[in-house]
Amino acid sequence: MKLLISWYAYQNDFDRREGTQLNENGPTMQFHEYFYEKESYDKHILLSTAREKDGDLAIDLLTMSLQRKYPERLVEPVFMDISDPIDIPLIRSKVEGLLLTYREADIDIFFSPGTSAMQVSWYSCHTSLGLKTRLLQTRASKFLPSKKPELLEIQVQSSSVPYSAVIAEQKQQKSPTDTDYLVTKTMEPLYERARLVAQADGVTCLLVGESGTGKEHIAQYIHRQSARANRPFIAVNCSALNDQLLESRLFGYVKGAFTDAKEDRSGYFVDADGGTLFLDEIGDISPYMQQLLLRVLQEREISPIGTTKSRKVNVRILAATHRDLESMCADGAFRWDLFYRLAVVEIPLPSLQTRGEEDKKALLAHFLKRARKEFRKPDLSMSREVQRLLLDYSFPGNVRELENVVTNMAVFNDREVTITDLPARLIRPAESASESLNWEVTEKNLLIRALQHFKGNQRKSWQAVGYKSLNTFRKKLKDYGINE
Ligand SMILES: Nc1ncnc2c1ncn2[C@@H]1O[C@H](COP(=O)(O)OP(=O)(O)OP(=O)(O)O)[C@@H](O)[C@H]1O
Repeated sequence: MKLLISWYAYQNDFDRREGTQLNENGPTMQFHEYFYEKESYDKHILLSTAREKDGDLAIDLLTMSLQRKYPERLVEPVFMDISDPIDIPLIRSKVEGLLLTYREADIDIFFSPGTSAMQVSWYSCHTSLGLKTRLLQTRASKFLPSKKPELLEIQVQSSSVPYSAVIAEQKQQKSPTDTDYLVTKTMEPLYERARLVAQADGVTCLLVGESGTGKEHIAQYIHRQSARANRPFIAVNCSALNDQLLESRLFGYVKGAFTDAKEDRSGYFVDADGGTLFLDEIGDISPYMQQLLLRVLQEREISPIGTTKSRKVNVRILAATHRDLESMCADGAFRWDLFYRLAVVEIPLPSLQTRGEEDKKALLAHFLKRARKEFRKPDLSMSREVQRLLLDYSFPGNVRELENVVTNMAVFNDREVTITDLPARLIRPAESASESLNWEVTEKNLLIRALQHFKGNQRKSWQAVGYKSLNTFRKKLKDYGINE
């Protein structure tokens, strides 16, 4: 996964002379216009400190404008609970936690927006965490004869802080080892089912469950238990790519197939030949992609883009989704024929909350043991209160969230972790949980915040939000049931 992370530019992304208006020539919009597509990002995480009195209208406005202009791009606004934008230790601790949750990804940090304390924090994370980060800045178009902005990577030496080495080593252990699979009592039947699937070579399987329940984990387990274990396992997040990118990544292309196709490139189906291809978030693919995948599943052959020549592939497909594909089929949003091909066998994964306290306890102990070893912190432990609090916490992000909580503990503590060492969102979940919003929620929030900001003045709110007409704005209010 390739990520772009940046703060929004409080001054330069907006014109704040009359309320908050978007500046199309601001650094964030310009980055998207000139560099985003070229760099093939899977997602842009846009950070804000939500310090405006009435919530952060600005980040909603910016997110919505990006989503409207580039509907295929994934832009996720993330609110960081930072009360003082020049407090370097505070900012560093927050962004460090965020970067560590994406430690497997290639992370480009757009360095230019943000306060100097934010830039210092980026620099220090880049040099000490040992993650695959790049610091990027732009040179504004007005300084260049081409009148187009330029993207520059900031070259810095990595530091030799000891724990950066620990994390770098941890990153190399990409594929899980046998000791990474914790099979609790509740999960035994599920692993047994997965083992049977593994033995039935070539059978397609659909893994269904909420995000973070372990769908990819089980997919890797199936692969490792199967006769294909020595061949590649390739995972693709289908929801992060638009049709064009997904098609070219899956099927490859020949030179000249489109403007940027400078040479032949094989796709994942060929790269995974003899192995397993894991298609995550399969419920999010378009009808066009559904039709292409159906053909591969039926014919077991693919054609790279730009040629009619096809070649046979021997790949086991495992797919996963958090959606209810059957009702999507009933609604006409997903093809029944593809559903039946994918769900030859189905494995449902339970949410962590429904797995009960014993499983949570076992997972906590498992991840703690692993963290002690990986981070070389043999005395790391948690107090009784911390354990109780974690057992009572609902973990909406399932196993992944629990794992991240333990990693977070291991990064910041050497010995017993007490309540005050825990991230605030665990203690006050509702208040400071970072929001990941979908399009409708973003749009609705933006409308509400605009109205609050302009004290109910619809004309000013409409202008700030940027719909074509006041009528469209009013219709949206009606659609979302927003009452003045
Ligand atoms: N039984 C388990 N033992 C050890 N680790 C586990 C187990 N189940 C899940 N995990 C860990 O939990 C994290 C989340 O799992 P995974 O990525 O497989 O979830 P997912 O359902 O595919 O999530 P998403 O839908 O968001 O892609 C991973 O780091 C995985 O290694």
